[in-house]
Amino acid sequence: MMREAYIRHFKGHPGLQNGFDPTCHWCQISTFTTHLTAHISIVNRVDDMTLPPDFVFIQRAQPGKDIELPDPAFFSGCECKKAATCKSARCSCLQDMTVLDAKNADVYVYRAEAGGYVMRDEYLETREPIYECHESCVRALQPIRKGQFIDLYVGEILTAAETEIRRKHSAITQKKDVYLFELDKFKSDADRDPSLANTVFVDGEFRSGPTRFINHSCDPNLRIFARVGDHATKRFHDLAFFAIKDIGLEEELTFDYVDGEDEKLEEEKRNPLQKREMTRCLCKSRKCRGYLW
Ligand SMILES: C[S@@+](CC[C@H](N)C(=O)[O-])C[C@H]1O[C@@H](n2cnc3c(N)ncnc32)[C@H](O)[C@@H]1O
Repeated sequence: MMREAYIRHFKGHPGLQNGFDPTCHWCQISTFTTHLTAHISIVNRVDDMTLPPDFVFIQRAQPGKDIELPDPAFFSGCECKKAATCKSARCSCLQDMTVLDAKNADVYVYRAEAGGYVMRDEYLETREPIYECHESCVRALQPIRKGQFIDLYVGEILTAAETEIRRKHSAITQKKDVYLFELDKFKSDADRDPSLANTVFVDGEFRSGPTRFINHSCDPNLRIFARVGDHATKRFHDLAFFAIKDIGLEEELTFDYVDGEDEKLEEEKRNPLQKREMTRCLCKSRKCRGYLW
């Protein structure tokens, strides 16, 4: 199957007039704006399976039913010009963020390194959101350095009501949640902006980018951070993957699916009835908790 699919793609989809097949996963990825600079391959070294045929690669979030994404024309932006000189004390885009370095000085969330910017160690330890008005954050070069930006988790943006309908009708019922992320990082700001109480979800099951295929590890090398580029986008904040370790060539990228909810998992493991229903974790790390959920 895999072999047939890639031969079809690399022979230019014989039979199609322009050679582009919108249902082909390689063709979908080839439309990414980063296709030539950050090439993505799809490789299966285990068996001959292809990706789910109804899955579509997308590069940016897509609004689902009843969702209207903010219009960039109304973004207020800020007065700073460069990421390197953007400091929270002076820039309105970072007004909610406090990043202190070892000397207690107010610093930008990234520091410059040869080859680009990496997130500062002290910030990587937090679960704090990232506010940034610049698109100049780190793009993955290989090998990946600790603190480096990897990619966003994108998908269809859904209302809570639509998410519940999808959960109910899901063919994978309990596992549906693995593809769903609630964009609730700024919910606590709802007293200042009531629209933030009405959180939306990202569903990456059917439409998403390459990060949708990242597996879980109990000792991961990536972590997800909430990220906003304009205060107007808080309700639709990005989910940005950053490396929390140096990652070697060919090393698998992983994140912790139950980051911060380990106690709930341990409690479920203690209940024999619940334990029987749980999914075994195959991460093979020395810190493995034994189960995914
Ligand atoms: C978001 S998908 C990750 C990509 C998936 N491996 C695939 O081929 O589509 C999540 C699913 O991958 C599997 N998975 C990911 N990490 C795992 C792990 N550490 N142990 C066991 N299964 C895992 C589980 O079946 C889980 O429901």
